[in-house]
Amino acid sequence: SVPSLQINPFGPEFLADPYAHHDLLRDAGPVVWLESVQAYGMARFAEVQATLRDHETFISSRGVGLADFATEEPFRPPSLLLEADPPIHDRTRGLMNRIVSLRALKELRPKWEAEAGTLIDQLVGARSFDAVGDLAEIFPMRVFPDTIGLRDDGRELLLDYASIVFNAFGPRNSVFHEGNRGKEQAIAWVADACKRENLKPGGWGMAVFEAADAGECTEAEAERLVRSFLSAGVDTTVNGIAHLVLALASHPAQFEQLRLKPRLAPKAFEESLRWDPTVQTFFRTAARDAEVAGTRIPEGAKVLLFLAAANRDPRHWDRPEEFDLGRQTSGHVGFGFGIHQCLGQMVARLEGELIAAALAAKVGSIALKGAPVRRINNTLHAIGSLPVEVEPA
Ligand code: HEM
Ligand SMILES: CC(C)Cc1ccc(C(=O)O)cc1
Repeated sequence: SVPSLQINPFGPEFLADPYAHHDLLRDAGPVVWLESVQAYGMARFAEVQATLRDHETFISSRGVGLADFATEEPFRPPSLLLEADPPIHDRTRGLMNRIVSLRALKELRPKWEAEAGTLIDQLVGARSFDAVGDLAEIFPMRVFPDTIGLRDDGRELLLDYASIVFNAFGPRNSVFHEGNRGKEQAIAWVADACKRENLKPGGWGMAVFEAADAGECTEAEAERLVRSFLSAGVDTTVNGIAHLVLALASHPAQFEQLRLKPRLAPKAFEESLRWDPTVQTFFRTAARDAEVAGTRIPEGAKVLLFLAAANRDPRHWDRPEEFDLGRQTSGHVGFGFGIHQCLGQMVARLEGELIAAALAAKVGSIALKGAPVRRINNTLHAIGSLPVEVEPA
């Protein structure tokens, strides 16, 4: 029978230090029963990847959080990407892939590179700073909202909205309720910001409405697709960059490697995502009775996928605990896997690479000035503040 665990993956002690609990989850078996959330759990690389690959058995349209949309009202109208299955997902993802194209990223690179350089120059001048408030929360906000063509007012509400969205994938626990307190305005602001009349010409948001004009989706679908950009496009990169800096500051020898070989900048971001994924977990729902690694999973069951545990599974990686810029990172599940693999992965990679490259070129050494202060969230591994000190190159 399936091993039953008492561990609560959305409890305060787990969320404060998930890595302390991953061995237990992985070693208990390929599939475990999580009593606390009444869901199956998979923490080994093989099963996580296989479940994400089998999108017909383990579906997204019943929600990728704990709530089963077949029996519960979603907390917001479901995403037409994240919470959609084929054939709808084929159409919406195809439309968005044409907007978030490599050509579009290529055109953005010089401007984003200049922004990264200016910001890191300022921070080197300051010597000591908070890598979250002065860097990780600043750079994405300087480049991404303008790329979407977002209205100028209220952009500071984007992070509030994202923390609501990411908490909502978990149970309605105190993290969810505390995290939502006083953020109602953010939900209203985002709904408004997605309207055609509030989007600037030339941005990715307006491009979605132009796809609607071309008959690729309805106006209503376009509004919701733009919402996807705002839900997933900022808080993820903010914490991806924060964890990149934490990894580099915690591993001086690796930072030295990066400075000696600046072409390792993309790898630095990728390995930081493998080693400490910003998105730690999310769910799938069994669309029919299934069997994984000899365990029966009944139709309607929720399956919690531990991406971070899979990315450090010794059955798949050697020296998984090590942050190593020399390693082959391909195949890590920090951006998911399969048809829902991150739409914005190239956006995130560009942002991460540019910050890593600017640090490599302008910073001689970087050191933690104090312990990172965690920002607890049901889904994201987030940092509230990260005091660092740098020496110029
Ligand atoms: C470090 C940064 C990021 C990380 C770690 C990340 C992680 C992920 C993961 C794990 C998934 C898969 C979810 C699933 O399979 O259910 C995903 C999907 C998605 N991401 Fe990202 N993401 C990041 C940045 C971005 C950015 C910048 C954007 C916006 C441009 C974005 C937009 C999306 C969308 C729309 C989906 C749903 C795709 C689909 O269902 O087809 N993400 N992301
Ligand atoms: C890791 C994912 C759960 C991040 C995410 C959130 C929201 C959306 C959306 O489409 O609203 C897409 C992706």
